[in-house]
Amino acid sequence: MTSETRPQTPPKPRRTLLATKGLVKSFGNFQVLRKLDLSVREGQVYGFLGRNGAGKTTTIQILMGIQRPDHGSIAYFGEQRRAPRVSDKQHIGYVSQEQFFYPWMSCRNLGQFVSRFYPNWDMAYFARLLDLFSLPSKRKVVNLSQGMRVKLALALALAHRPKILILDEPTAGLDPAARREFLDIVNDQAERDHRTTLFSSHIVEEVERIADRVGILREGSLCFQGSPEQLALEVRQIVLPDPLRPDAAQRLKALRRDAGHAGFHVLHENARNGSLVMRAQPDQWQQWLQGRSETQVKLSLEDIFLALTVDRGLRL
Ligand SMILES: Nc1ncnc2c1ncn2[C@@H]1O[C@H](COP(=O)(O)OP(=O)(O)OP(=O)(O)O)[C@@H](O)[C@H]1O
Repeated sequence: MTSETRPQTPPKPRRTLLATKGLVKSFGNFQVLRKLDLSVREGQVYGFLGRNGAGKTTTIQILMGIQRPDHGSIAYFGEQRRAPRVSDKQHIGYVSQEQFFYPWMSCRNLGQFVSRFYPNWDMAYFARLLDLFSLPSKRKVVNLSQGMRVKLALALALAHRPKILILDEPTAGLDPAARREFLDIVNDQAERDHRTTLFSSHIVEEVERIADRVGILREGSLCFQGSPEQLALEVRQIVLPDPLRPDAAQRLKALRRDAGHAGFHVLHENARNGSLVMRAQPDQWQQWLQGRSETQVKLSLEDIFLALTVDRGLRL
């Protein structure tokens, strides 16, 4: 049998390593998470996007067992739980938003200290990571810059070869060069070691650089979860053919009405340039666009993120 006649085996579906179901969390009367369903599959770099205060850290702290959800459950490596067990956490590498280390320890001492918590800790690998990240192993934490501390946190999170790496806005406080360097390291890790990564950020450009799956958090649940390509097929901007004609406002209104009838969700309207940003399934778009004279404008991931998460006053 030649390779052409050999029956093709379908690609193996990727295992879901982490999934939340119906997570609810309130602080007093303020409900931060409202039935959050999120899933991260093996080998993916998942960009967890949300505006300031959307609930990213709360979600990650629940995943790490630092906070308890009011309702809902989490599946760690296929096992349903209310909170992670120590054995689950031993397979998770976690870098929090802020790093708290004993300042008097050197990088190497800190590695020795943390190693006791992880049966899979690989000291030779940790030494290699320090080298790779240009961290002097004998330098004390107190004498490290912010960028070096974040890289040290990443080395500590990786040295036990976790099944999943969870990064909570790790680049906050880094200058553009340090941020770029950090993202490149995360990207290399993901590519070389197929490291599954959940990466939270409110900076769309960061997520765009490294994520192959995106979850967008709005009002306590995900308003989108899928690939950036799928997102660009769902959310598009259309512009009237001649937006400066005096009847543009009526035509825009008619367009909006048509779109509403066709089941589209209008996210933004800009009367100044005669455009609408709308959301629909790709096949709805295909049908709707047939024979129409409006032009489509490709939106950046940042524009799409803003259209989905900001209600009014934005000019897209
Ligand atoms: N312990 C707490 N008590 C009361 N409110 C809290 C507590 N922790 C978080 N919140 C509130 O919950 C909301 C979500 O906070 P969270 O830190 O999860 O958001 P975030 O998406 O990570 O934001 P950022 O991008 O600014 O870090 C915010 O309004 C925050 O003030």
